[in-house]
Amino acid sequence: MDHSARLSADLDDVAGKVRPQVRDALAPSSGKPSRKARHRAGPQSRRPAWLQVVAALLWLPQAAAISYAIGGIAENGSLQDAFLPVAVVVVVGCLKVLLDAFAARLAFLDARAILSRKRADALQSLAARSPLDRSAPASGLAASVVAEQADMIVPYLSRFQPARLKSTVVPLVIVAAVLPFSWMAALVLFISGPLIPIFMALIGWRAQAASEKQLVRTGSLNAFLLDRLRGLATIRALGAVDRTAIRLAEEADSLRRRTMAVLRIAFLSSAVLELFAALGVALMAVYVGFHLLGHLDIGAWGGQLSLAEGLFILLLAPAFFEPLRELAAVWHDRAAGEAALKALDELAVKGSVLLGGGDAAATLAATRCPAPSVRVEAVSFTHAGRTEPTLQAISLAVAAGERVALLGPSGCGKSTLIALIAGLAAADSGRISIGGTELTAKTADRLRRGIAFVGQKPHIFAGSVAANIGLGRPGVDGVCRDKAMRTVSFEEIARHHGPSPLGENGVGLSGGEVLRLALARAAAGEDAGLVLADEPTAHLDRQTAAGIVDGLMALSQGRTLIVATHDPLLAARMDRIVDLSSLQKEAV
Ligand SMILES: Nc1ncnc2c1ncn2[C@@H]1O[C@H](COP(=O)(O)OP(=O)(O)OP(=O)(O)O)[C@@H](O)[C@H]1O
Repeated sequence: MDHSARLSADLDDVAGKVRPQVRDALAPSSGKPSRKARHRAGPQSRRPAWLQVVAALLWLPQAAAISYAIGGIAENGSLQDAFLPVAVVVVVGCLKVLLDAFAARLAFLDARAILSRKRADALQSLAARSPLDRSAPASGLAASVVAEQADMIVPYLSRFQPARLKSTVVPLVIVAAVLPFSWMAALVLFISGPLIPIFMALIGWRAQAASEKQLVRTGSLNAFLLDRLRGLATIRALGAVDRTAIRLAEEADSLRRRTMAVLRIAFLSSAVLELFAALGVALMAVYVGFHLLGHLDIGAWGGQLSLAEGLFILLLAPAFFEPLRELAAVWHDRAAGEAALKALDELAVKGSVLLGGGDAAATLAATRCPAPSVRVEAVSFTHAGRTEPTLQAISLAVAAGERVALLGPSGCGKSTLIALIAGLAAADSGRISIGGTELTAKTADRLRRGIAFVGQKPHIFAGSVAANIGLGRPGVDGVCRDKAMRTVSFEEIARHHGPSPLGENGVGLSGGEVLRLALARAAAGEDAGLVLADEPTAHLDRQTAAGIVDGLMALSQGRTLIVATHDPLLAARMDRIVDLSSLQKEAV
């Protein structure tokens, strides 16, 4: 199997650099999330949510002041007594607005901090994933979850969670405030209130399922699109454009249908809520109205409600339903937010990981070890999802500065062994040592700094030749790049291309030129005393292959070289040829 492209040095270097950068860039820079929030997304939103509850409850003194004022005016016919209540309404109203705005801002900042942390976790886990891990999520899906869907957790945490708390606490407090005046009014609220959450929950379960399906669809559409864009040349060459376009249209249509289903459910839940809220307020108005008119003498603990009391109850009725309406308005945030949280948590799941933690400090602290020896002792490895081991008790000793060709039939595990030596996955058993240092999770970052990797299909980033050689590595300056290009005879090609940028995936370079660029990349890493190459001459014509072999020989001057190959001409230039299949047999 050809996974050499995935094992390229570029990827290794980039992964090493990206991990700490991602960690630094995405970790919340200020306003550290609380201890609880580091474990779960939910509890973080509690403090601002409680502040919003308090702000909502400030309506009670306002309503009391308004009813008192109107009751007083109706009774005495004078505006004199109304000044104080009006002042209370204004002051409390200002306080309410300020508190509400402050709490909303706090909730938003907390939610952003959680989003940053979740994103960083997911990206760190993606960056740490071994290139050998077949279960790693598709790039399009991962990009869609991290860049797009993840944002949905902000409204979920900053709007839905406070709204849910409000809808639990505020109605209960209002019922308790109404009860001393009229048990009937409290009963009406008490009965009509729970009907709303019950219907909302019934609808909400369907909304969440629909939203999860929609997220999966969005992710797979992105993955599909990215994959087909990458393979556009193949699709064109094989005349599969129409079929692909039809498939894309089908996928897009399916996404449209699922989005409409989510919207339908969201609208339905709002309609249900509005209906019950309107019925509840109307019922209350009918009761209070008839009671004040003396047509309905029950429900006030044997007495008669005054105008102020009746007004107070009437003013509280809409406030009773308000948090529930607010909850309905943000209801679809819940479905999308929970689905996004789940998707982010799934990305953060550790699969098969690279050895080492991408420790930038350790990487930078690497000391140049020219031409280290390599010892592989009784190494066994079974790929995830396979039952048969790919490597079984393999032992191999490569002396310092030696050049070794690994030969063997396709599928015998040459690329896998190279990947294990590069620390791109951990061996199941056995030991690998480089320059006398055992390759472990602790030493891998440092050791990898001393390894250059040339894959079969190196990844070329869109950008200049210089940027593609340097890959942003500290210490790789112009002088170093020129020297590297001279070593592998890339200067002519670089001159020919000039400063104009290369296209994505090396568009603008021939297959042989891409490989030469990869050799230059490897040569630019001056700390790298060990060169690992995976079938560098595969698919090349004789003349180009001979050029690459020359480049490889020049690159490996004063370094140790292990190359997996089927090419007898390349193998013949090495100091020693090792047949991996015979090593496997010996071990058995
Ligand atoms: N990431 C992977 N997940 C599961 N199985 C894998 C993976 N990579 C390789 N394999 C399997 O492991 C075996 C060895 O593959 P490997 O690529 O190491 O062989 P190879 O000798 O380099 O082959 P080739 O010369 O064709 O490149 C094959 O059977 C392959 O199908």
